Amino acid sequence: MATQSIKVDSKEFEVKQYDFPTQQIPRLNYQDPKAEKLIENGQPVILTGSDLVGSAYHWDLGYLCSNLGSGKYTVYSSPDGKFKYYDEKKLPQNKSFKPPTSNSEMSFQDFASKLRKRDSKEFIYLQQSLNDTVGKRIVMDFTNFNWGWANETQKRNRWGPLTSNLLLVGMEGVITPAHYDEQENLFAQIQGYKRFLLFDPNQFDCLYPYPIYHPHDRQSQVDFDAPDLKRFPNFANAKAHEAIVGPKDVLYLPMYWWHQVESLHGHGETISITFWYKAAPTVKVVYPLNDGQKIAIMRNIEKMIAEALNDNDSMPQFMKTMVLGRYT
Ligand SMILES: CCC[C@@H](CC(=O)O)C(=O)C(=O)O
Ligand SMILES: [Zn+2]
Repeated sequence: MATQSIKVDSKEFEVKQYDFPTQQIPRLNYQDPKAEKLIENGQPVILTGSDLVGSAYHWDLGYLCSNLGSGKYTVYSSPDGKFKYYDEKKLPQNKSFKPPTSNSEMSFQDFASKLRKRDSKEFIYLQQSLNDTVGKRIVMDFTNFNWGWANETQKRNRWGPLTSNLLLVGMEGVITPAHYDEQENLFAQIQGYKRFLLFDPNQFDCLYPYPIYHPHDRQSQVDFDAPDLKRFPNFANAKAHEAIVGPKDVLYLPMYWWHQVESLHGHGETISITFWYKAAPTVKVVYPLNDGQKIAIMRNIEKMIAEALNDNDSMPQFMKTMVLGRYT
């Protein structure tokens, strides 16, 4: 895999090189009206100066070991460093599916000692919602997040409720492959550096998500390291937005925007916290529909057809019959 070195604020980063062109995601102060406008328009932006998780800037492995308590945390393990999400609820209807990662529950202390061993045979990635088993100093840090700004941003953009804060602690080199989420995300970086590759929702036809009933629903079928352009020809036209997200940065990651996230080598493990919000309710449908709305419509139609057929194996032929030669 070819790599390229990029410089950000006098820091050097080695990043994997892909064939698609990339443009930079803007970096703006969080109080800049241009930043607020980008968020309002559902465009990604890196916000500086918000101190959204300022009370957690001192979180490192040692501090978390001493203060996260003895609760169990979900730690994923992957042989190749890729952590493609899969929905366990869809396993029963996909008997032949082989999960690409395994996961286990362990104390943060056990996770940290595994990390320190740097057993390079496996990559590990802790992904856990912050819950009430954490120690009181973590609770205090959490309480002291910049909720005033977060709540104001949520209100100004008419987002729905905050659904979860996920704590992410990743080994250098872990990768979350390209996928989209159905929630708005304020992604706060505490330690280490993550390279984000984002794709506009209008690139849906370049990224070929798995069928809706598949455990990898919302994930791209394209292997960025070895794209199969016979099966996925339009991937050749993909265009990315790129950013290196470092400590104290907050990336606004709009709903339906595809993203691949790489924890970069040479800067230690990465610690991040997500703030996921339900979408703003559609008060009045305005035409032409935006790309996110079209994705929502496609998902609803796929769900309806899968339900009506009640036989996922007959879905591919049904969809071909409906589209090939008629809408192609
Ligand atoms: C489980 C969430 C992983 C995260 C990407 C990353 O930091 O590796 C992401 O996809 C998101 O925040 O939406
Ligand atoms: Zn995501």
